[in-house]
This record gives sequence, structure tokens and C-alpha cells, in this order.
Amino acid sequence: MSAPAREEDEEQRVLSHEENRQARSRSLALLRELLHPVRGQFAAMSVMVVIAQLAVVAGPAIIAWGIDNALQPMVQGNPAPALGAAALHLGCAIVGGVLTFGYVRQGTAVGEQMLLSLRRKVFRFTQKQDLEFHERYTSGRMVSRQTSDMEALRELVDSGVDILVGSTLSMVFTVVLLVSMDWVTGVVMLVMLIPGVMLTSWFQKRSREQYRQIRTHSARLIVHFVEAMGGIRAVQAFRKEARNEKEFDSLAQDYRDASLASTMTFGIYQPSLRILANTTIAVVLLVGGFRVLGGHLEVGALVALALYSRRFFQPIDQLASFYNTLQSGLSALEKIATLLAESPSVKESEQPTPMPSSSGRIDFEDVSFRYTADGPTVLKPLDLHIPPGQTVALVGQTGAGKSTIAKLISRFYDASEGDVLLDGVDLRDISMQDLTRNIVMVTQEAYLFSGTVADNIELGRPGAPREEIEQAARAIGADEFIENLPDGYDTDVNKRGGRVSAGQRQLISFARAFLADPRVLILDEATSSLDIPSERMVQEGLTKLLGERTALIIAHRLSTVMIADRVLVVHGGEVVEDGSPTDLVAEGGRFAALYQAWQESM
Ligand SMILES: Nc1ncnc2c1ncn2[C@@H]1O[C@H](COP(=O)(O)OP(=O)(O)OP(=O)(O)O)[C@@H](O)[C@H]1O
Repeated sequence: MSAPAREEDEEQRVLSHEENRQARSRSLALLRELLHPVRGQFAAMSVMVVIAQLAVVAGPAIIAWGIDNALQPMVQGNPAPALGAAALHLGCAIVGGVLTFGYVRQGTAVGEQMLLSLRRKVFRFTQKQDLEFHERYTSGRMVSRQTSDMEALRELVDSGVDILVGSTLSMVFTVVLLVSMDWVTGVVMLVMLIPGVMLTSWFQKRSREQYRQIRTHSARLIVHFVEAMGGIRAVQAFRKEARNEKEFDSLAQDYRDASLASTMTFGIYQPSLRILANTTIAVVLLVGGFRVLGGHLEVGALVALALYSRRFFQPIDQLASFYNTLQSGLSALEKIATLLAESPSVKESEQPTPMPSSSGRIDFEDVSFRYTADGPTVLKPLDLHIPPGQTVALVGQTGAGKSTIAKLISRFYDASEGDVLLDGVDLRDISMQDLTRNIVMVTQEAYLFSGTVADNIELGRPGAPREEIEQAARAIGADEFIENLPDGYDTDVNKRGGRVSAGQRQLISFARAFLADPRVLILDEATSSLDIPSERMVQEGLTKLLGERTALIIAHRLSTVMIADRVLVVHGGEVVEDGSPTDLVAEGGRFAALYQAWQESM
């Protein structure tokens, strides 16, 4: 399967130094852009983090002061210093608690706000991309960007500030206080930190690799699932269920194994770190005890040191387990930033020539086309002039280039060389809005969106009144079957009973195009699978839809070809015959042979 491999490539491809730098700077720019609208809240949150951590870290120092300075006066009948220390300790705990609540809450709100903007941005961006992008970027990858990558980022932003900033600050403050209280114990602790750092670096290296595996397996699973379900018709038609199930099982097992391996690593790391933390406390107590005996340290300070050394290891633990979240969040951000950096090859003109309406004249001036810069020439230099109102049928073998010509007129792609013109204006100089008002392509799938029949027709001209929607359906002869649906025009096309046949779907999309009322219509007609009554029904609808418009029909059936004013026979990316159907039959070329074959098959 090619798509999972592409996803895997993306996950595992080793980037060059320059690519890495670019990816990082794109991520940073995106982060800055997302932070900009919430910068005020972010600053308030940062202040709260610093004060909260200071308040929390002050606790043991206050206890030390209390033991060393308040106990003696209390024994002598003066409880004031002890009460003062207790009140201060309580005050710090309350301030620390309230501010921690404040910044965690604020952090989540800020994070969610950023994610909301990002989700919207990614959706708008992907929807706006040209066809070339959508053919290249598999739907599974797109789903990953909107789901698992967003989820990874959510985890990062939800706990990021609390763990990353809070824990780091807590460690820094703790070390500063430790060393300033007793530098000897401070040094002992820092020495004990060496095995801690080694252990953590082992864990990070191993878990990074394992986490990457998990993400690759999860992406493969998503891609496989999306493909299997997206192509369910083909899967069922070719009885591919068992094979798909086997593949899915194996991918799901790989995913489980990778998750298990990662949990095992954490299972080794966490207890080891705890043992080290407890050993450190024991060593601190021992060294500190001797220092107290030697008169170099107060008992209260020793208590504080023991408390600090215990606290010191807690954030390491948290930071280490947060490391995976950080890694996957950053890599998700990078992938989303890379996606957003894609630039469409079909660009909207900056100063478009207004064209609210047109006569529908289409000209190809020396147009040649390649799908990719280094790909083969799919369309050889073509000069083609279609006057307004003409119905042109494109015929030819599969892969000849018919759809390519249609896609160039709808500006799904731009010509590699030469110009495609509408009423003498280069399509590249017409705004997308004017272009879709003038040129509409009805594709083979006749795709219906979820919603009612009326909603689906209305898409042709959003906001069109109900009367006009029904008029459009009547005009192309679709009203009869629509009114027979359970709720008529209000039937939900996705609900039971609302299901429509292929021919009916085609008629709905004709009604949609009729309502849009473009000057140029392009039809990728794929009705060969229809039975005769459906075919006749669609045929009548089609004739009405064509009306006075300029039309380009990719014709698969003789009945459609014969209603055309002109036939173009496309072969190997060239128009090899051009003329009225009757003239071409009489000429005895490729079209005549096709005509013969059609007649024989009827
Ligand atoms: N997205 C694409 N990327 C690269 N090559 C493509 C792409 N789409 C089509 N082609 C190639 O361009 C050539 C012309 O394809 P096109 O779809 O225009 O043929 P067609 O005549 O419409 O065929 P059919 O009747 O089967 O739809 C084919 O060789 C095809 O392989």
C-alpha cells in the first residue's frame, strides 16, 4: 500500500540541516501568529506562574526559619515568631494554590483558544487548496492533521505551561535556595544529579524512538482505516474484506506492541528515578547530620534541605514523562506548519478583470499541459476555439486527455504553456468567484452532501429561494421523482428512504447546475451504468440543462455525442478530429470507427 508508506516517509524521513531549520522557523512563526491574539492573557499567566512557584518553594525555607528561630522563644513563652512563621507558611500555601489554579485554568483557556484558531485555519486552508494538492495529499494524512496532530497539540498546550514552565521554575528556585542555605549539601545533591541526568537521557533517547514508532503505527492505522472505509464499495465488490481485516489486525497489533514497549521503558525509568531520589535524601540527611554535629548547620535548615532534595526530583519525573507529549506536540506543530506553508499552484489573481457575466466563448491558445514539472506532456500544444452556445463532445480512449481539457477550462489547473481564455480574458485574470459564476463543472460522481434534496440543489446558488430551487428541478425533469420521496424536497439524502439512485443523483446535480445558471457547462458524463429508463430520464434532463449554454461534454455514450454540435476526438493528448458528428462519421476516421462500435453494441 502506497499511502501508509508516504505517511511513514513523512514521519521517519531524516531531514537535512536546512530542512530542519526551515521547519523550525515555520513552526515558530505559526506559534507566534497563534499567540498574538492571546498575548495579554499569556503575559498575565506567566506572572502568575512565577509568583506561584516562588510561594510554593518558600515553604521549606519558612519551616527552617521557624524551627531555628521560633522554637526557642516559644519555649520561653513567646509564641509570636512561631505563629508568624505558621501564618506565613499558610499564606504562601494559599497564594501558591490560588495562583496555580489561576495559571492552569488560564493556560488551558489560552491553549484551547489557540487550537480553535488553528483548527479553523487548517480547515479553511485545506478547503481552499487546488486539485493538485488534494490529489497529492492523501485524505488519511489530512485526517491525521485535523485529529491526532491537533490532539497532540492539545495535550501540549493543556499541560504545557503547568509542567514545562512550572516544573522548570520550581527546580531552578529549589537549587538556588538549596545552595544558598548550605553549599556543601547543595554540591552533594548536584553530584547525585549526575546519575539522574544519565538515567533521564537514556529514557529520553529510548522513548523518543518508541514514541516515533507509536505515531508511525497510529498514522498507518488511520490511513488504512480511511482508505478501507473510503473505498468500501470497491472493497466489497472485490471481496477484499478478509485481506483488509488481516492488514488492519496486523497494524493494530504493531500499534499495541509499540505502546507496550513505551510503557515498559517508563516502567523502568520511573522506579529507578524514585530510588535515586530516596538515596539522595538519605545522603543529604547523612551529610547534613554530620554538618549539624560539627556546628556548621542548624537543624531547621537540615529539615528544609531534606524537603528540598525530595522536591527537587519530583519535577524531573514530571518533565521526563512530559517529554513525549512535548515531542509529539512539537512534531505535530511542525507538520501542521508545513502543511500551511504549501502554496497553491492555481492562485487567485490580485487584480482580477471583473466578469460578472460572459458570452461563454472559450479559446485555447497554444495550450500544453503537464501535471508535474518533470512529468510527461499530457496535452500537446492545442489551439481550440469554442463559440458561445456551442455543445462540444469530447471523445477518445481512456487516458487520452479529455478530463484534462475539462479541468483546464474549470481552472482546476493552469496551463503549463499558453493561455485558456473566457471571452478573450485569461482565466488567470478572472477572480475565482466570477469564474465559478460563469463556468460550472458537473463531475461524474454527482456528489451529494449531507442535508436535504433542496439543500443540495441550493448549492448551485446559495441563498436561492425555494421557488427557484423547485423551478430548477422542474426544468430538468427531476421534480417527479423528488416529490415521490418520503419528504419531497425536504428528504434527507443520507437517511433511510432518502437514498437516491445513481440516475437521480445525476438529476439533482443537473438541477444544481441549472440553478447556478452558468454560461459554460462542463459535464464529465458517466452514465454508462444507467439502465435504459434512467438513461432516458437523464438524457432529457441533460438536453434541458444544456439550453443555450456553451457546453463541453466528455461523452461516453453515442446518444450524447449525437446531440452535440461538434465532436473533438482526443488521442494521445492531441485533438485529431474536429467536426460535426455527421461529418466525422462520413470522413471515416477514428470517430467513424467509434460510431460503428457504439452502433454494434446497441
Ligand atoms: N492528477 C494527475 N497527475 C498526473 N497525471 C495525470 C493526472 N490525471 C491524469 N493524468 C494523466 O494524464 C493523461 C490524461 O488523463 P485524462 O484524465 O485527461 O484522460 P481522459 O481522456 O479523461 O481519460 P478517461 O476517459 O479515462 O477519464 C493520462 O495519461 C493520465 O495518466
